[in-house]
Amino acid sequence: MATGRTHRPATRSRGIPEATVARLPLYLRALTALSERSVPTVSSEELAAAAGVNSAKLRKDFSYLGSYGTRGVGYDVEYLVYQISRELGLTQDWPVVIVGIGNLGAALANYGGFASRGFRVAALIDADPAMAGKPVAGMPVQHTDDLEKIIEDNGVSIGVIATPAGAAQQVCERLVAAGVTSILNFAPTVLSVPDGVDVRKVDLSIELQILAFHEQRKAGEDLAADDVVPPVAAKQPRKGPDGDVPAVMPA
Ligand SMILES: NC(=O)c1ccc[n+]([C@@H]2O[C@H](COP(=O)([O-])OP(=O)(O)OC[C@H]3O[C@@H](n4cnc5c(N)ncnc54)[C@H](O)[C@@H]3O)[C@@H](O)[C@H]2O)c1
Repeated sequence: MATGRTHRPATRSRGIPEATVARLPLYLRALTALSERSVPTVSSEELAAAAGVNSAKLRKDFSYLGSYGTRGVGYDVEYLVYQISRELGLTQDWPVVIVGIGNLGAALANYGGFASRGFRVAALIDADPAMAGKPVAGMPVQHTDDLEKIIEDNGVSIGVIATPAGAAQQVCERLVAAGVTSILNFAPTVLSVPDGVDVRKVDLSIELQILAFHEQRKAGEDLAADDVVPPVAAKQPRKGPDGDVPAVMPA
């Protein structure tokens, strides 16, 4: 779902293309589900279907990891989980801070999926003095005055920004100056960062707009299909939900 791009070249230093890196979490999610069901091996076709990826692409992706599977047996699920986790850097603990503990920040703080994937929420930070000390997801919110100290004390390299758009660039600059080198940005704004800092952007409204585009296109296809009905029926005005407003205005 993340729609942003990183500010690194398209190929990582170890030769794994960025597009492959972006698919590794999809494989990992599918493999973790298989592992939880104690499935020992999986074919490339099965895994590709579970991850929603084309199987030739999957085989190519796994060749970058040096994983080729065994003919007639498939891939060893546990070993692949380990290999992908190692490649993604998930075999170590990543403390993260969330800045902006409003509706979204609090929801993210309460989301158990970060911790279970090795991302420990080390601190919750907000600029509102009234929030300082208040518990959210079992942790006291800390004030932005202490941001630099929090980053340093916890060895944080990943920051999540959930502030209003107008504050995001300034928050980003403070995070980066304090040593954060990866940012997950939920604020609807483009952040500028120096070289060496990765930014991923999540914007659900962009995803909805893309779905709206497809909905509109499907509606257009339905209308085109309607055009092949007998001419008399086709001449009837299309009624809207309240009876007399055309659902689609004539061009
Ligand atoms: N990416 C998405 O899909 C998505 C979805 C929902 C909301 N958003 C965005 O997330 C952001 C937060 O939304 P919300 O509904 O939680 O808003 P909110 O108003 O409930 O919370 C914002 C919080 O940020 C704090 N804040 C403001 N300036 C700050 C600063 N300089 N430093 C630290 N904290 C600061 C405020 O005190 C407040 O607690 C907005 O930018 C919103 O547009 C994105």
